[in-house]
Amino acid sequence: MSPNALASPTNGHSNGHANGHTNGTGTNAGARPTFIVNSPYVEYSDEAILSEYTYQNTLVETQADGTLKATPIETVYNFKVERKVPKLGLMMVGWGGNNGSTVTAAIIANRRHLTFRTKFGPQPSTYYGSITQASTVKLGVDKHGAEVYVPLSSMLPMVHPDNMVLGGWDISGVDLAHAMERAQVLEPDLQSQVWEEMEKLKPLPGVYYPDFVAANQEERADNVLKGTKQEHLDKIRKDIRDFKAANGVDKIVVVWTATTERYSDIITGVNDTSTSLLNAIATSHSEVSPSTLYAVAAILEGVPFINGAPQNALVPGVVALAEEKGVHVGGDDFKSGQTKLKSVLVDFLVGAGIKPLGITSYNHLGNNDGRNLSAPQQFRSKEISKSSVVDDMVASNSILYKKGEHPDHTVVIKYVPSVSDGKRALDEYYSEIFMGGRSSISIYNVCEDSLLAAPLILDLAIITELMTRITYRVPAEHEDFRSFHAVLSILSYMLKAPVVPDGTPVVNALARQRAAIENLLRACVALPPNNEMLLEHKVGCCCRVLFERGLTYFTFFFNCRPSTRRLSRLKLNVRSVVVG
Ligand SMILES: NC(=O)c1ccc[n+]([C@@H]2O[C@H](COP(=O)([O-])OP(=O)(O)OC[C@H]3O[C@@H](n4cnc5c(N)ncnc54)[C@H](O)[C@@H]3O)[C@@H](O)[C@H]2O)c1
Ligand SMILES: O=P([O-])([O-])O[C@@H]1[C@@H](O)[C@H](O)[C@@H](O)[C@H](O)[C@@H]1O
Repeated sequence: MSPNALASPTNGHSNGHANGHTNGTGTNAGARPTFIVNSPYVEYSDEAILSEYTYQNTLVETQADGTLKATPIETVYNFKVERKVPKLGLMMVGWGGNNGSTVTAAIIANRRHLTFRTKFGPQPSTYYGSITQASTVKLGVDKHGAEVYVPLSSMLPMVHPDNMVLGGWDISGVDLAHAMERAQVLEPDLQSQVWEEMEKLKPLPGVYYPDFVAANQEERADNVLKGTKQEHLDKIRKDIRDFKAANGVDKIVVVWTATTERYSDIITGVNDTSTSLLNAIATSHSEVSPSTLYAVAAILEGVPFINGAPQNALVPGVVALAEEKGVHVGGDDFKSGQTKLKSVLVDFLVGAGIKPLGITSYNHLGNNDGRNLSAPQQFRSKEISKSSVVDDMVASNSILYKKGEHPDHTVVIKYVPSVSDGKRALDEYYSEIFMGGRSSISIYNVCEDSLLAAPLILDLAIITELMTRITYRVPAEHEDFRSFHAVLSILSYMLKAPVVPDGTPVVNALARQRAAIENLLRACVALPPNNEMLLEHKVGCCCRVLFERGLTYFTFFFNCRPSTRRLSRLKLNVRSVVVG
């Protein structure tokens, strides 16, 4: 095992779910699945899960007189999910940083089920903050109508972080134990328990172009590659191949958790197409950033690349290359704390018909990320990603906002070394309410940067890997199964400024982003979206439906215009209706 890798255990965890449960569609040989879907529209084989899913939408057309015509539309999809969960390598760019060292120590601790001393008493290791490891989804209701929840990770076969093999690059040559100590994130007792294993881990030399990061980063750059950009590209590609061979991993995902760079200028003939970008690297063009170069290396090795920082690593040439090679990419900027809350609060306010007039987001932090962000160009990258997060919610409500109208949105970030990684976020949401009133919601939020970002790194890797095992077809249009679009917009829940395929709406509202993940997982096992209507508890007076085997009809009278009264028959798994 190379010193540049944290190996997965050989202690019998098959393909994840060391915590006892397995996928509803089980991949662990002999393990009892959490659930099986009882439907003629899903088929389980040893190799794959095949589903038929009717995707419903509503087509809205504007009529000549300006009224809208809404037409329900349906498209039948088949989804195929490969059930074999691979041995996954997670290679991080910036492995020796606060996030990289924190996620590495956390995997060691969880894998060994470590408990460590804190001032609050003994603390078991957890993956809290990860939606794949610590969140649940509503599977359905039992025969009494009570809701039944299952781990999100049980919806489809997924990689378990305990089984990941970790590695990566850093321009700082510090080993992972000293990087963990430098980060000042984890409890000393935990650090001491994982120190020996962490000390063996050494980041591979990184690609360092000073022009893209703050000058104050120079002092840590003692582990950098020499030579031309083409030689850097070739070396990073070789690193990926060597990592795969040395660790026997089936797949790799590369996640950028390195320092925030300035934006790259988009220049015709340099980074606007895949050809121009490859040529720009071959000629060491100054405008090719390290993050873009790592992305190109990953894509050329068939490895997905996810950008956890705000800069435009995914320049048009990268996206074009990813599409040509059929390799997934995603980004930008982990949505971990202050912005994550903003994507909930603004959704609540606008959805409640309350008009945010001013959103003022200030934060100070004392880690190296904050130090780098104290430079104007690097701050600008972060300001952009932190500011765009409300655009979709504002645009959704033309009652509150005229076209092009926006709240005053201010982002301030200050570097205050004394608070280290414990970022303080202070926000004011100043809104117009009923009859010209004003509301001010002020928030003080100690959002620990790395303890909130580390679980996102896991989820980004796990969901990205899962997406490489899901293919689809639309039988009415094509027979062959195809991969999802190279740009993974499904990752937006974990990202401040989601990169989406051309022409795709950008969704930032957190609840909608999470629903997209849940409903895709459900569609892959032919389950309908959770519609939250709880109709069975609402119809009639105290009417309650007992869901038992067998078929009967449960009819609804839709209260439509008399001329179009319709009686719609639905076939449901109900035996009887009990009028309570
Ligand atoms: N909550 C969060 O921590 C959070 C949220 C969103 C985004 N981010 C972003 O994640 C990134 C990492 O955050 P962090 O707190 O771990 O920062 P950090 O400064 O502690 O770690 C970044 C690491 O990347 C290394 N590095 C820099 N350039 C490199 C290169 N070209 N190749 C390889 N390594 C390189 C640095 O030496 C450093 O060790 C930052 O860009 C930050 O803006 C963090
Ligand atoms: O996700 P979030 O907490 O809004 O954003 C954070 C910023 O507030 C912080 O200044 C920055 O250092 C982190 O990298 C992260 O981007």
